[in-house]
Amino acid sequence: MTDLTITDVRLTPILVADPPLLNTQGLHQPYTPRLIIEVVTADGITGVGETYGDAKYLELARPFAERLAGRQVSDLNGLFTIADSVSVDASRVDHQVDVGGLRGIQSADKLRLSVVSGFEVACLDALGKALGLPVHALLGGKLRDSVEYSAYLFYKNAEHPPGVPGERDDWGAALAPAGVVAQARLFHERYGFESFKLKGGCFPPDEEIAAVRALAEAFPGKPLRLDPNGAWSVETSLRVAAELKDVLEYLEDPALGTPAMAEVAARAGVPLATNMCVTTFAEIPEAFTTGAVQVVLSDHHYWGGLRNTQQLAAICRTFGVGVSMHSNTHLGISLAAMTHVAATVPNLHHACDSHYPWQSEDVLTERLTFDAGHVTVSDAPGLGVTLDPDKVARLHRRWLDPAYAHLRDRDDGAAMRVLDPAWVTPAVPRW
Ligand SMILES: O=C([O-])C(=O)C[C@H](O)[C@@H](O)C(=O)[O-]
Ligand SMILES: [Mg+2]
Repeated sequence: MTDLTITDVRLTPILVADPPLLNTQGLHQPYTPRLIIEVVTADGITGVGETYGDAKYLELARPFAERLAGRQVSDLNGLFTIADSVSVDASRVDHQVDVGGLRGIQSADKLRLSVVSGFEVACLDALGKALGLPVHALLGGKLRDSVEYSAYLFYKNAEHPPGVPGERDDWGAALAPAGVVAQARLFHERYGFESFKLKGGCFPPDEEIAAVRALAEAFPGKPLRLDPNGAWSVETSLRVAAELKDVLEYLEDPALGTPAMAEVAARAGVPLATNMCVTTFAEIPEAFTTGAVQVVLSDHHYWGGLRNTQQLAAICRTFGVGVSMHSNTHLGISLAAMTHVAATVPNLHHACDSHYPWQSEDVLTERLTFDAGHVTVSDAPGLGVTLDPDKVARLHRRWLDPAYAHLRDRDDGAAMRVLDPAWVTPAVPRW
């Protein structure tokens, strides 16, 4: 009989290369923090998980890990009990939109759930390996053999600011419609993506409308999305919707907050998606009863794991609200986890977001691949990925290096101020 007792938990914070991508708050840092979680059983089976790596998550993950030892990897419900026992420092909770991540307001519960998710994935990976079952089987079984992802287009500088150490990339700059279309073509050529999302909120709306129009011309009939992360007023959102409704699959978080989204949704004539106003179960009733959103972008990291993602999808189904998937910067462990859970969600009718193509570094022995924009659902035991200890160690050494210590917390505004010392995170609505 397999012994599922957890005997060791390893937490390894790392810094991962990230290109100079723009969003409404600023610029991506050259390196972004992630946390790699390893859960080891009495039989020597190791399960891996991944989540945010900023200090506010590490300070919860450490006591969480201590409380995990001696429990069973199969005790997934118990993870939430442990989370409730970990106290969140009041200074970490400001109920403001995060300075790096743009995934709604920061609450104590969301911080806890973001930590639970990494441990849940690690436990599922270990459990799957112990039982010889893929993670999707532990979630009830896959409904599809592959999961479709969309190209996640960003306005982008060619390089990180002068004097800032960072990895070079071969994507080039994208600061106007021609650059955005060139980037989309590269995404299509390299990965076969057939649907395209542009991260907006960076330039005046007319410029972003022009970029989406150019995409529509270059990729006729392909699903397009625009996501300004709540940077627009209701009036601006309605104007953009009127200009683009013939080509948009959905408009993502045009305005900030459920009441503003509800006002836009009532008159936009195009579905609204969100990963900002519905980010917790508590935010669902107001958003769904006011018709504020038509598609919820789930994200197992901050919803509290793969099983909570399934619960979210079931609630969306009940209310006739669509579901798809949001992504922040992540590595292959999370892409594998996203793919397993996405494979089990019946009402997944939109391609999922993933930052993975932007990440030139990973901690796996073998990168996951996109084929015609799809990731194959692995049937190997657990997640079906293998951690490369040398890669983990290298990225951890970077995290330990005092020269990079200022990057241990993601802060897109701070990264932008290196380029433009006068930069302040724009007040919302920005336009
Ligand atoms: O869909 C979204 O809102 C995001 O993916 C938020 C991210 O933080 C993205 O804007 C980024 O990484 O700059
Ligand atoms: Mg979004």
